[in-house]
Amino acid sequence: MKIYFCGSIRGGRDDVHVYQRIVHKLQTYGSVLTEHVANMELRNTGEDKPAGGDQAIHDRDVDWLRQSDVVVAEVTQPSLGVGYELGRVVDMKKKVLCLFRPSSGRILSAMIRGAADGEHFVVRDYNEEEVEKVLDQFFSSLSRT
Ligand SMILES: O=c1[nH]c(=O)n([C@H]2C[C@H](O)[C@@H](COP(=O)(O)O)O2)cc1CO
Repeated sequence: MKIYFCGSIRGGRDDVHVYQRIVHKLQTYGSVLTEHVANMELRNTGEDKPAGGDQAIHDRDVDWLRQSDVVVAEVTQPSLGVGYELGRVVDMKKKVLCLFRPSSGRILSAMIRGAADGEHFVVRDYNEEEVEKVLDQFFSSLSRT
């Protein structure tokens, strides 16, 4: 299974330790195309001068989104890039899980929470300690569909 993980980069790296935990768990289900998002060394400037610059990042990521079987996004730290990825993927009609931590004190954008449709697009409030359990529940629900 190919999994696309979305998490904030230029939007801020405060939650990178949570992304690490999520990607580590996701790797037990399949290959994570975007494991660099959870790299502790990746700072909020983004990937280090890839050939082709930002356009290459964008085109590669949209291509990976198309290839992916499922998308998991940590949406607590607001990120334009993550919002864009989610908007693109809604049109691809893939299964999406958005994870949000209310303990952050933030209120999730209506454009993400309001996109939940009970079928393709799932939004789940969670605490960091239960993240592995929440992912297990989501992936076992996938195998039943
Ligand atoms: O260097 C990058 N590499 C990359 O893959 N992305 C993608 C993956 C992330 O899920 C998302 C983060 O967007 P942003 O940088 O606007 O927070 O965009 C974003 C950047 C920098 O914007």
